[in-house]
Amino acid sequence: MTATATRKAESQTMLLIAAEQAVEQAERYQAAARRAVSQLVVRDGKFDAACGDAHQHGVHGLAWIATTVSALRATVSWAQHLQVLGKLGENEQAVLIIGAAEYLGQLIGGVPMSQSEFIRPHELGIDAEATNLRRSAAYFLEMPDMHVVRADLVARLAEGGSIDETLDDDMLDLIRDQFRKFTDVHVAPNAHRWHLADSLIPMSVVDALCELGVFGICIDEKYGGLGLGKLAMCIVTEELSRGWIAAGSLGTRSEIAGELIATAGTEAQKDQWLPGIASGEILPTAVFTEPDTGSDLGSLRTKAERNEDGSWRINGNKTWITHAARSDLMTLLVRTDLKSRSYEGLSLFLAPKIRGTESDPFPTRGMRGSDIEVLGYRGMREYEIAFEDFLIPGDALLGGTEGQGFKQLMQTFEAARIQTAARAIGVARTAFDLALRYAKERRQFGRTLLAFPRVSDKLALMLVEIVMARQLTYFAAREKDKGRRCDIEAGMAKLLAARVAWSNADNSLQIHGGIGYALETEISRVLCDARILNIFEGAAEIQAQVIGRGLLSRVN
Ligand SMILES: Cc1cc2nc3c(=O)[nH]c(=O)nc-3n(C[C@H](O)[C@H](O)[C@H](O)COP(=O)(O)OP(=O)(O)OC[C@H]3O[C@@H](n4cnc5c(N)ncnc54)[C@H](O)[C@@H]3O)c2cc1C
Repeated sequence: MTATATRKAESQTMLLIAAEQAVEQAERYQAAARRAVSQLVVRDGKFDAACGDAHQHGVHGLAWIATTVSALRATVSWAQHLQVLGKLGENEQAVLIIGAAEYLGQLIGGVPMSQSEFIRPHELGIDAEATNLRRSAAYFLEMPDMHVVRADLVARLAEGGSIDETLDDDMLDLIRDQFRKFTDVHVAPNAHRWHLADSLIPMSVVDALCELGVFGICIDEKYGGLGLGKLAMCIVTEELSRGWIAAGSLGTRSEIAGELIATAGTEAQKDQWLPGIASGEILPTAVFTEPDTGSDLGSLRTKAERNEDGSWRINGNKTWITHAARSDLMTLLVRTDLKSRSYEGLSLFLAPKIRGTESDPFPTRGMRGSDIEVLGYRGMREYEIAFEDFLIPGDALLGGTEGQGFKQLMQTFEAARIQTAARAIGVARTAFDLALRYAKERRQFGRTLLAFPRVSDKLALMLVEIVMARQLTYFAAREKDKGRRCDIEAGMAKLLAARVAWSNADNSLQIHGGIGYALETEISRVLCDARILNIFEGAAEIQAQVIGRGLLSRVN
């Protein structure tokens, strides 16, 4: 080994030792935050819902602290793994340095929970732990010339450099390349035109995705699926969403229906539906939200009553139902116990419907619908739906048991949130790619925008947060693939990735200046697409609630 190579190896090792020490201290800081919030909201060893509501800032603050620490941990593990593979290059080291400095700095100074809300150590009475963390994180927080690290990283990327994305798995790397090419050829060049025309994503794209197996990635091979795991799903979803969020979201409803049926369906229901869902012949739609019931799904009112012949009669209104017209199967959450007002009276149905057309979107008897004009997330359309004596067969009750609907749905949230996190990362990447390209081309004051630190600083953080959110998402996906419970981790991945998608889109538009605000410019679409990610699949506040409550209920 030459003297230079030896010095490089030593500095890599020092970096990883410093990162490990800092993240361990950050984990202690998180434990202190948990103890502090626990005193406010845990009564007789249990999370007390009323106290939880009164101290929501603290509970959600804990969720954000834990999410920040988990993202740090996942990023440090990524860097350690790259070092073992001999692939921890200067770009990857810069990502670790910038990301660690930023997230450790946030833990000490205040973690953003939204644009205007922060959780700060003094609010939880953990200033002493923050001081300890500052000491342990000095390597990052006191690094001289951090602005040079950021500028150099961006300069290398502008010259064609990249971040190592190796998954250490030939098949997954192959899948990513395949979907990257597909997206570059068939999706990305057309997405903005389809968005502006507010058209449904063409069936030719749906058919091509069927051929590629997108709708059956996680469905068992026994039913014609690919039988791959959630990590594969993340890779495919991120690549497609990079082209257009609609392309990455086409599989979402198949993932939800597939997971519901695989985990809770009867054998007959699995045989009836899974092969068609896997092949893409059957396009499902997820029918949960109602005009008066969004986050508080447990109180929904659409009712299902049994007819004498065993079939079910549905009456009520649903809203925001994505891809409802061009679908063949509804996973429909309704109230079967009409006396109950809580989640316990809800059941899920696998309700068949006739696929609609442009001229007749809802041809099925007992069902009417109209589409809602939206800012972004176009290509599948969202609909309000009214059910009036809509009939579904007796054997359509998921699992054949009433009153299990809410619980069954909760069980699929892990997979759905991991998938949504991957969609967000795809969107965040497009925002970054567009910003980098524009900053290289646009000149002001005799220089490219890239030459200004305030521009390259934004770009550096955009890229770093993509990597951190991705590593957190991969962690959740791997846990799920190992068969471990990962509701908290999946929620964290979704929470962070949605924030990153939005901040990247916003920063990218800022870098574009005025032209970014023009409808003709792609970033205007990406901004609108990014905004939804903090609302659906559990609004950010609901996600923080679930994570906070989960952490406080977990026995350590
Ligand atoms: C484009 C789009 C596509 C969608 N697709 C589907 C679909 O296919 N199927 C489907 O069933 N639904 C779908 N939805 C609905 C989506 O899941 C809901 O919008 C979401 O669950 C939030 O419900 P809500 O809109 O009723 O907001 P509300 O529940 O009324 O909440 C409004 C806001 O209040 C705050 N808030 C709510 N509760 C709390 C709390 N406990 N603590 C603190 N703050 C809180 C949050 O900031 C939240 O964003 C879609 C929505 C959109 C916009």
